[in-house]
Amino acid sequence: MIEFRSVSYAFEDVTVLEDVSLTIDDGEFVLLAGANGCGKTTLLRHCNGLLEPDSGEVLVNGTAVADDLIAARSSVGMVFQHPRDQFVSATVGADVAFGPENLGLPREEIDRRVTAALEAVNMTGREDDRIDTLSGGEQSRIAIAGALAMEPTHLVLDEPFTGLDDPARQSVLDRLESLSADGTGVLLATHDLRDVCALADRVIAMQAGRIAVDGPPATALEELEGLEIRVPDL
Ligand SMILES: Nc1ncnc2c1ncn2[C@@H]1O[C@H](COP(=O)(O)OP(=O)(O)OP(=O)(O)O)[C@@H](O)[C@H]1O
Repeated sequence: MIEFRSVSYAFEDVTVLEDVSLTIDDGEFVLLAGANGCGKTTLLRHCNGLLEPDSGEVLVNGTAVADDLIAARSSVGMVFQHPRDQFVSATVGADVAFGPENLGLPREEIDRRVTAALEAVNMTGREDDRIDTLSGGEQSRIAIAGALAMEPTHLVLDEPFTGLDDPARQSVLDRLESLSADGTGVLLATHDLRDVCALADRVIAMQAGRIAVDGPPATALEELEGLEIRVPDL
C-alpha cells in the first residue's frame, strides 16, 4: 500500500501539494487526472522518495519512505513520461537487468526476473535488441519491464502514452490491466482519460495541489466535468 498522510510540498515559495492524503491499495488501479501544472508529477515523485514532503509523510507498505529509501524504490516502480530518459543501457536485456543487479541479486535470479518482465510486456526474446532501434511503443514497454523486474508492489506511471499510437497505447493498457488483476497496484497519471476510465477502480483528480475528486469512475467523471477536465464519452 502507498499512503500519503497530509503531505505538503512547495518548490521554493510555490506550494504544489497541499495537505494531500490518499492510499493506493495493492492491486488497485487508480487514474490520476488534473489540469496542467496541478501537481500530478510532483505527487508521483513522492511515491519513491524522488521528492520529500515539506510536511506530512509518505509510507510504502507501512514504512516511511524517508526511513527506508531502498525499500521504497524496490517496492514502487516508476515509469516516466519519456522512456528514453530512464534507459541506462544500450540493449534491452542489460537495461531491464540494471535494477535487479543493483539489488545484488544472484545471476540466475536476475535472469529469471528479466525473462519474466519481458514476457509481461510481450517482448519475450528481445534481450539483445538495441534500445535505440525500438519503436516508441516498444520503448514504453521496456521502460515498464525495467520497473517490473524489481518485482514492485506498485507501478507508478506518468503520462506513459505520450507519443504512442493507438495499438501501442492499447498494448500498454492491456499489460497494466493484467498486472493490476495479478495484484500490482497501479497509479497512472494521464490527460488521455479515454478508455483508462473504464479500467480504473478509482479516479483521483487534483486541482491546485489538492485532491478535488476521489471516487469510482462512474461518480468521479461527473465531478471532473465540474473541474473542466475533459471527460471522454464512454
Ligand atoms: N523543479 C521545479 N521547480 C520549480 N517549480 C516546479 C518544478 N517542477 C514543477 N514545478 C511547478 O510545480 C507545479 C506542478 O507541476 P507538476 O509537474 O507536478 O504538474 P502536473 O500536474 O504534472 O502538470 P502536467 O499535466 O503539465 O504534466 C507547476 O506549477 C510547475 O511549474
